[in-house]
Parts: sequence; C-alpha cells; structure tokens
Amino acid sequence: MTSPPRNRRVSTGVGKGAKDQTRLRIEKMEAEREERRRLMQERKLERAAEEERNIAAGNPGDVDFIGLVKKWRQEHANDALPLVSGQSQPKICVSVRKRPISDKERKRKDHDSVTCYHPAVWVHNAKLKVDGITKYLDHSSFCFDYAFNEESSTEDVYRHCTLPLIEFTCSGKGGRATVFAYGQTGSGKTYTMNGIEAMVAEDIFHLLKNQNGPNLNDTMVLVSFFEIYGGRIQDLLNKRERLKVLEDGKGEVVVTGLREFEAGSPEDLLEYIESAQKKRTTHATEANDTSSRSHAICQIVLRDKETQSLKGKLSLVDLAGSERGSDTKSHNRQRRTESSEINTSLLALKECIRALGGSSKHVPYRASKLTLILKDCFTSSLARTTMIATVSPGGSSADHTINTLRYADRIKEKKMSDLKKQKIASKSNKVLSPTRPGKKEETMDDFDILSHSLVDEEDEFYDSDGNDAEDIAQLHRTVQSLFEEEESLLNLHMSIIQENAELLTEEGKLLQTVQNDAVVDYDIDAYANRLGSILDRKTYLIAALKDKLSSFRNQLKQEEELSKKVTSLGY
Ligand SMILES: Nc1ncnc2c1ncn2[C@@H]1O[C@H](COP(=O)(O)OP(=O)(O)OP(=O)(O)O)[C@@H](O)[C@H]1O
Repeated sequence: MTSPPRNRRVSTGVGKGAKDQTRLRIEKMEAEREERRRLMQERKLERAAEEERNIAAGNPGDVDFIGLVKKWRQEHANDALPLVSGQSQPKICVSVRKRPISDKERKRKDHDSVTCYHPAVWVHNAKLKVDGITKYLDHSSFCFDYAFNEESSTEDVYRHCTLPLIEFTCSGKGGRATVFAYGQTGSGKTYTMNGIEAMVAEDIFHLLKNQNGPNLNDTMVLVSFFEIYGGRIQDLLNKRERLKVLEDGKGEVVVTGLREFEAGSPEDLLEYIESAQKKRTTHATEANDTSSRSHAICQIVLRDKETQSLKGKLSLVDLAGSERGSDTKSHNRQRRTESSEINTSLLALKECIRALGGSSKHVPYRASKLTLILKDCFTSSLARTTMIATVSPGGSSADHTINTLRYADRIKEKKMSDLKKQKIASKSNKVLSPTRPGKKEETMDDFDILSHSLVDEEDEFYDSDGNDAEDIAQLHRTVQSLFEEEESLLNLHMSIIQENAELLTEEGKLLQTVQNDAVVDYDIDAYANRLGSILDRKTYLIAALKDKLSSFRNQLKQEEELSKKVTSLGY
C-alpha cells in the first residue's frame, strides 16, 4: 500500500459539509438582515403614515409617545367613572380640569400627556431609557372629587363644584363659600373662573328671586373686587386704590378703603366683575402671553337690607400662576419678588384649607395677605371651599402638572376607595401619589401633618432637599419683609413730603414776618428761634428717611444675594 503524497489534500466528506453549512448560515443571515430591513422600512412607512394621521387630527407631537399614550388609554378605557351630580357637597371639594391642547402647543409639537378618567388624573411623563433611544412612559396618578377632561364644559365644572356653594351662600345662614382656581400659568384658571363668574351672577339672582329663604326684597347683593399683586392690595373697582388689611383686637380682618357696590341684576353684577377683570396686573411668561401675576379676589356679599347683617359671602379667587420664578421671561427684581410672594401665599393657602378640612390644626393665615384677607373662610364653622386645579395637557408641562396635582392632592389627601385603587393599580405600573425621588415613600395615613412647617411645605413645593428649602424659605421671608419695608418707606416718604410742604408754607410766612414792606419792627430772636426749629425738624426728617432708605437697600442687597444663591441651586 502506497501512502498519499504529503502535499496532496484529501477531500473528506466533513470539510465539504462544513463549507456548505457556513454558506447556508451566511445566506440565512443575509435573508434575516433583508427581512429586518424590510420590516424596518415597513415600520418607517407605518410611522410616517401614523404621523401624517396624527398631524391631520391636530396632534403633531412625537409619534411614539402619542402611540404609547393611546395604547395606555385603550387599556384603561374602563377605569373612568361617570360624573354624578347631586352628590352631597363636602366641606372641601378638590377637582381638576384639563384644558384642550392649544395651537401654541401644537406648533411646539407638544403631545397630550394627561388623561382624566374621573375621578383619577394620570400624567404620562415621556422618558428615554438609559440607551437614549427606547421611549417609555412614566405614569403618575392622583384621585380627586372630580376630574374633568378636555371635553368637559365650564358648565360641567360649575354644576358639580360651584353651584352647591351658591346654594349654601344664598341659604341666609351666614355661610362663607370660597372657590379657588389654582394652576400653572396658561392652564385655564381665568378661562374657568370667568365662565363660573357669569353663571354665579345668573344663579344668585335666580335663587334670591325664587327661593323661600332670603330673597331680593330683603337682601342686598354687594360686590367688591381687588387684587393682591406683589404684596400690595389694589381695589379694581376704584381706580386701583391701594388698600390696607388690618386685623383688629377681636380678630376681625378688615380691608380698609375697599369699595363695595350694590348690584341690582345679574347683568349689573357681571358688568362690575368684567370692568375689574380688565384692570388686572398681567405680564408675559413663557407659558402665557398675558399671564396674571396677581391673585384676583371677587367677593359677593349678601346683606340684610334693614340690619346690614351678613347673610352669606362668596369669594371667587383666581390665583396667580403657580409656575416657578425661573419661567418668567424677565429675571428682574420685581418679577423675582412677585414669584416669591405668589409661592409664599400659595403655600400658606394650602395649609389654611387643610386646617378647614380638620387635617391640620395649624392655620397660618397670617403668613400672607391672601390668607389673612380670607381668614373667615378658613376659621368660620360655616365655611365651604372648592379648589379647581387647572392643568395643561402638554408633555412639556408634565412636571408642572404633577406639581399642581400634588398641591391639590395635599389639600385634601383624598384616597381612592380600595375598589377603585385596586382597579387602577392593577393596570398601572406606578404607585398613587408619587413620592419625590430620593425621599422615603410617605404613606399619607401616617404622615404627621402637625410636624409640617412652612419650610417643609416649601421643600416639597420646590421638590428640593432640606438645605435648599431653607435657602428658599429664607428668600421668601426676605421678600415678605421687603414688601413691608417698601410699604413703610413709601409711607414715610409720603408723610415727610407732606410735612415738608407744611414747613415750607410756615417758612414762607415766617419770612414774611420780617421781610414784608409793612413790617417796620420785628422780633429777630423769635424769627431765628423758629427758623432754627424748622431746620432741626427738616434735618430730623431727612435723617429718618435716609435711615429707612439705607435699611431698605440692605434688604434689596440681601434679596439679591439670596436670589443668586437660590438660582445657582437651579430653582
Ligand atoms: N377649557 C378650555 N377650553 C378651551 N380653551 C381654554 C380652556 N382653558 C383655557 N383655555 C385657553 O387657554 C389660554 C390660557 O388660559 P387662561 O388665560 O385662562 O390661563 P391662566 O391659567 O389663567 O393663566 P395665567 O395664570 O397666566 O393668567 C387662553 O387662551 C384660554 O382661552
């Protein structure tokens, strides 16, 4: 047997098979790649077609997020409960109204990220996974007395949340009812409140005409309208006259100088309201071209025609936008202090309403002018409150929307019934009442509200940690005292100008006593003494004004430094 030459390659069956298999594998991979390409192309075309459909339907936002929200809504469509009217009105009613997506949001390609399935409100926050490509939604939900979606009318909101308060006010028992509209700027507070005011005007007169209790023969309808802007109270029905709020020895709070007008008909009442609204202080913010930066308070008081005694009082409060100072287009001091004042009063308001509900014993109504003025609405045993929190649907507002819902949620801490909770939680991937990142999860049941200082509240409001919150709280305190100092500086300046004018007149007369042609004999000592005392008084007045000015400047400096510090923290 001869052995094969060493360099001759022997073809074995195994080698040929491996080559075939490799070729097959390559062919399979190519086919798979081809299929993937085809599917990707198909998906791309589908996506483009879906985007076109979305645009045609007025939703030009991110097609993937829109799709995820749509899918979520289909899966949860049965969660919504019908709105039932005629329910017994709770002492505090907290509801949420979502407005339709606006043209401005459409132009920005913002997508609808809020779902109101009464009584729950869901925010679907658009997120990217760590790979930076995969999109997903972070769902948060809250439960309220009522959740109104973009299709709900202002009349729906009014019928469920305000009409019971009008009936309560008109019952003649001296009830105090307050309706607040709260929310991010541009979310629909004024839109909702304007509509409500028109219906209130109609219904008050309708009730007083037709009911058995107090009626138009024995009851006067009086209206006043003022705003609180940057710590100042201004009468919108009396040439923006500056007003003062005082608490007398008996604890009665009076807005001195506020004009009240008697309205004889719904049209009359609305005319007063509309003329006041035109005079509100507004500024442009990123979110709204004419953002209301003041709290507007319309008070309708029913009084006995003979005794003038109070039969009922309704306050309709359109709160200033709750967005942070950083959202304002301008960062000057006035805008900054404005925002700070707004935030302080909103924090105090939340605590005061909670106290009304019995969940908090601390009623910090003196913490802001807004809450001081509304003191009887929080402390009277005959008080009812409705809070309408308005939210924007846009995904870019999701964080603000969560803040608004969290604020409204904390007012009442309403819990979903176990049934509803189960129904929603079983289909969701998020806990109710979300907690802040980095904070231990709080269960509202054991949350000790009494330990909550305003600083804790500010901490939550700003979603920040303790030290930052202390800085923010310090800034708010400085801004508050800045308002007081400003008021007091202006008052002093005014009174000094007046006294100087009187002194000037006296000086003129004094000079005449020695200079007049008719005077031949005069007492130069008396002249010199009197002139001396006038000059002393003038020196004293100038020194007092300079002192006041220097203290005010120090406050301005302090505010500026604190504001820089807080801004550097990213607020
Ligand atoms: N439910 C709604 N339906 C239709 N349009 C709405 C609705 N709510 C608000 N809008 C519109 O959205 C815009 C902003 O609303 P609005 O001025 O009421 O906001 P706001 O919360 O009062 O803002 P700000 O605090 O800045 O005053 C307005 O053009 C208003 O007409």
